Amino acid sequence: MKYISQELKQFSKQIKFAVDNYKPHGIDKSKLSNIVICGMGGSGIAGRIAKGYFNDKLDLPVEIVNDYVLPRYTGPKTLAIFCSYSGNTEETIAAYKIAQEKGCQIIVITCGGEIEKLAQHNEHLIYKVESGLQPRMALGSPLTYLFLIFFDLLGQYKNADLQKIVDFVVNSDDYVLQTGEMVNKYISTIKNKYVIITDSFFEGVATRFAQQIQENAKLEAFVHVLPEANHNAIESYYSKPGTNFIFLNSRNNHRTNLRFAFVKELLTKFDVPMMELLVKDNSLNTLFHIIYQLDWLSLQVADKADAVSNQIPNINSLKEFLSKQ
Ligand SMILES: O=P(O)(O)OC[C@H]1O[C@H](O)[C@H](O)[C@@H](O)[C@@H]1O
Repeated sequence: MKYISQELKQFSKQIKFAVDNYKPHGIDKSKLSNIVICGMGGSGIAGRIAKGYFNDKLDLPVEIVNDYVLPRYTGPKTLAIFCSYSGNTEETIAAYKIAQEKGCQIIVITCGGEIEKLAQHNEHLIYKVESGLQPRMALGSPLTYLFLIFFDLLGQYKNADLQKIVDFVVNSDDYVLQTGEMVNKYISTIKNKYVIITDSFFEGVATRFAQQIQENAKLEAFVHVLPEANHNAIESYYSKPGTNFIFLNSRNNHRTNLRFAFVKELLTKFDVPMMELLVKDNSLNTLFHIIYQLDWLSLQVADKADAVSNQIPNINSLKEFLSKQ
């Protein structure tokens, strides 16, 4: 792989870093009425992934904020968690300032920047991440911190489980091999588009993959969540040269399983390239593995598409434009 594969190989190290550096936050869940997780891009996605996993485990509403503003209902009974790798992303900083004004309980996950300075000044809890990577290649630590924060709220201490994931994920060559096979088998054309059909449990994971395809491979990628996408997007499933479909089903719901099966048959009829990801179970282990596997796949696709995966010129020029306004 040409570009950022070395960074991706650090995924297990990033998980370990968070496990080793995590300290219980001491926030009492009974004093909270909601949680918001704020962040953009490769940092913001950690919140969406955690939300899918904890949806049936935590009895508090969780909202993901990928914006400058917080929902009106937020206040002193809100736990507001801010994820920004650089600590300098303007949307996340703006949302942090609002949370501070509204008296929310605040946690920051970052490796530095302005948000760290603000959090230090305001004496908010900071979970530190190791610096030196592009934010989207540093997901391991913020994601792990978020899971630990949530487990902590539930009174469960899962550090040992996460440590096991580190040990397992460490054999990254295995993933290169597996995803290499996937690419050769299913992804024949170079300039293609990706549609990931998923369910609410894996919506964040599917969105992560779509974002990695967009940023690394510079290709179009869309997420269709079932059952909702069966009420609209399904009408666009005809023979489409250049579109690859990927199925990611947690198998949590019998009726949704039937929908996946129907869509699969529909696409087979039109001879559309598709790939069904094997989901062993809904454990933490499986979740982290799928994220890692799909990250590798995005790099393989980037190579096939001849894309320079470590450069993001459009994002950089947008930031430059905004900095002058
Ligand atoms: O994590 P942060 O430093 O806040 O960055 C958030 C996002 O900013 C930019 O747009 C990057 O290109 C994204 O890859 C990144 O995820």
